[in-house]
Amino acid sequence: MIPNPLPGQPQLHYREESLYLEDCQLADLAREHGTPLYVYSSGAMLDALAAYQRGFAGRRVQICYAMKANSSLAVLQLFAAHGCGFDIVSGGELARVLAAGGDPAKVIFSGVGKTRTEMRQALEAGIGCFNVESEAELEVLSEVAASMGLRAPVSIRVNPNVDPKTHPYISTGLKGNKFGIAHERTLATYQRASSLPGLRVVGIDCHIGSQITEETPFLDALERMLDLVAAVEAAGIAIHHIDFGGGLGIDYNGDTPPAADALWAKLLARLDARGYGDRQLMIEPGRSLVGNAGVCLTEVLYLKPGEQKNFCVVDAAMNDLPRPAMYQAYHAIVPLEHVPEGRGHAVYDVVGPVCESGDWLGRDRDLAVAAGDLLAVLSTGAYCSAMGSTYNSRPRPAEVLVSGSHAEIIRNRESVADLLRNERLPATHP
Ligand SMILES: Cc1ncc(COP(=O)(O)O)c(C=O)c1O
Ligand SMILES: N[C@@H](CCCC[NH3+])C(=O)O
Repeated sequence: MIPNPLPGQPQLHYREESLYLEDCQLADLAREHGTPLYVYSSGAMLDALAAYQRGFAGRRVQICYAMKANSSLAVLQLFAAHGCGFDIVSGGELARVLAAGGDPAKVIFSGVGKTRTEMRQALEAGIGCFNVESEAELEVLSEVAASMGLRAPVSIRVNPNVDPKTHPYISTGLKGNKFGIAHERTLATYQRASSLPGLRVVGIDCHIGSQITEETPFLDALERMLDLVAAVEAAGIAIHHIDFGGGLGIDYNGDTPPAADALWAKLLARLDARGYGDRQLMIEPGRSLVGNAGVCLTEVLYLKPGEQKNFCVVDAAMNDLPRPAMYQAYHAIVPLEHVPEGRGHAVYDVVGPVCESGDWLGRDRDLAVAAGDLLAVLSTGAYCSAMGSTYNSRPRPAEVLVSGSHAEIIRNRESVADLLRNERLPATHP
């Protein structure tokens, strides 16, 4: 029996045995636009944002949406219109923010491998802050900014060596991770930054990982970061803003992360207790703003019973939705429409058409399906379409944004001609 409302996704529910996102019937959208199809709920995104805004009521805070989670222009436009800035990690993401009408002054630039070109583009655009991740990067950024007659605003991203207790691929704040500056090197790095001609120190930053479902790692990282703020300021370098990064998890499969407002009430109480409550704050949430706002719709192509396994072959694959293949991630899979009485159940691996054994969307799922049925893969608003590729020369799916009963295409389905557009056969054929 499928629970109603479905776990994790507040705007998703069955009405007369047909699945709706807000007031839009998903089977209709799948038939109109084809599958695979991503559908996002603007209401769910705004509700998730509102939980953060409640948590920070009365504080000086800039919410910078970590757009790597879902960088559709329409999603960026929605968050920009509700006051968000953006956490970017590439020149491509900067271009998207500008195309979506985002305010460059509210942009922070993270990432361990910013190129000189990207630094120049970001300085030209007038972004709010570079979150610098190494001493070598500091030197290069100073050189680039000075050559433009500018001083780049910088935060140092510190690595607090806190275990976020998440998947190892998405843990970023441990000593063995490539991110940030070891907290023992933080003071020396700030001293170097404040001596460089092309830099202006404005803040401190930390991000310990993603899909974090406990509050302790956030509290530990906060304490460590505040120790560093105290040490850096004692050395005469002012820290104007404190950036706590992102990382709050969502409910994929009965996960119980703290609610954003409850978590922030706790973190802010600690901040107050240590005398930093009136600082300018920044946060960089990604997944918790969009993950449970999206579904990926797919059609069952074939059922393939086997001796050891039954396979349900669908038309979405690891290139469209890579999280299961990459992290063995769980996404619930449910039917879009009423299942006829008497149809048999079986346990299936739900797999895509890509030629890899790792191409699966769900394992050991109890389903009553037939070829031609439509299914929804849930909690796919974050790091799904955004991590998609065209592997096996599969054009990227279309995307739709819904708001109430209004549904609008925000990305056209790519065509095979689109895939061929940037390639050339060499003139000199061997
Ligand atoms: C620097 C930085 N900030 C913010 C985020 C957003 O993380 P999440 O989507 O887990 O909130 C990430 C991704 O983990 C990141 O690398
Ligand atoms: N791509 C990861 C999250 C990465 C976070 C980026 N630092 C996921 O799907 O869970």
